[in-house]
Amino acid sequence: MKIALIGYGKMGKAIEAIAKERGHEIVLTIDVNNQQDLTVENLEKADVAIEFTIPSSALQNYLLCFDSGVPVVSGTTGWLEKKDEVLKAMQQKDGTFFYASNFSLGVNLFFALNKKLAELMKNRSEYDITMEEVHHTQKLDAPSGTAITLAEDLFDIHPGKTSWTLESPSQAEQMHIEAIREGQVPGIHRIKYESEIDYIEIEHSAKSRQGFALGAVLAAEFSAGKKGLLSMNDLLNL
Ligand SMILES: NC(=O)C1=CN([C@@H]2O[C@H](COP(=O)(O)OP(=O)(O)OC[C@H]3O[C@@H](n4cnc5c(N)ncnc54)[C@H](O)[C@@H]3O)[C@@H](O)[C@H]2O)C=CC1
Ligand SMILES: O=C(O)C1=N[C@H](C(=O)O)C[C@H](O)C1
Repeated sequence: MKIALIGYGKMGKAIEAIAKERGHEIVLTIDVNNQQDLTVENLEKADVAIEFTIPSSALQNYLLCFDSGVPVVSGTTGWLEKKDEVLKAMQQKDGTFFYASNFSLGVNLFFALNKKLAELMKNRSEYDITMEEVHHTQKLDAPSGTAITLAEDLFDIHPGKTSWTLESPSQAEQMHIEAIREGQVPGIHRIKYESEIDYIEIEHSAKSRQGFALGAVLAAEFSAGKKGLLSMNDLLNL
């Protein structure tokens, strides 16, 4: 495939390496130093765009991709308050948008484990639930997009929690998320159910960005010839 990279930071570089290993061609690389090159004309040279930038840039990048008719695979987090605007634009332009807060197979298995544990624990009110996420010190958003996905999936199943907070919970229905920023940590997520008697904890820890990058490239390959909103559930059939 011909790939346009929008965002050439830690993830853009990791994705470039895996894409080339899998025989793909990078036809456009965009970052803040050459944003003027991000045009519909240039995007049309690509079969797919892979976008990993910052929360404040994602929307404009998606809109340009929809205008170009090029499928966009994005992992950028921290923009979900604009989700309705993104989906409306995608529908109006008959676009293709593959979004995942986390592209790694391991985390998507962890998403499934989180839902199964929430089902097991939904009537065990003696256990309180907390979450922790740990990332490198360059991360701009908190909590992580992965943590928000885990929390929202849990709220859909477990009646005891309905919202999350980074602060100390003021109500029993609030779930505390501890967002820790430390060194160069690629990404750790923990969910703990604790009672007076014991606690049960599940954890996913990324050893590098390889899992995220491989998942994004597989998502790009999967998106070819498809329309609409796509997710890791479509790719992995979990
Ligand atoms: N969904 C997933 O599996 C994963 C998602 N992420 C998310 O991806 C995003 C990027 O992560 P990293 O690559 O680690 O960050 P990074 O800071 O290393 O790279 C982001 C790059 O985007 C560039 N950028 C900013 N605005 C831009 C614009 N308008 N057009 C083009 N480039 C622009 C920055 O200059 C920077 O080089 C974050 O939101 C992070 O949460 C990160 C890892 C995995
Ligand atoms: O910023 C990161 O690095 C990561 N961000 C994503 C998130 O916000 O969930 C995915 C992964 O945890 C790494």
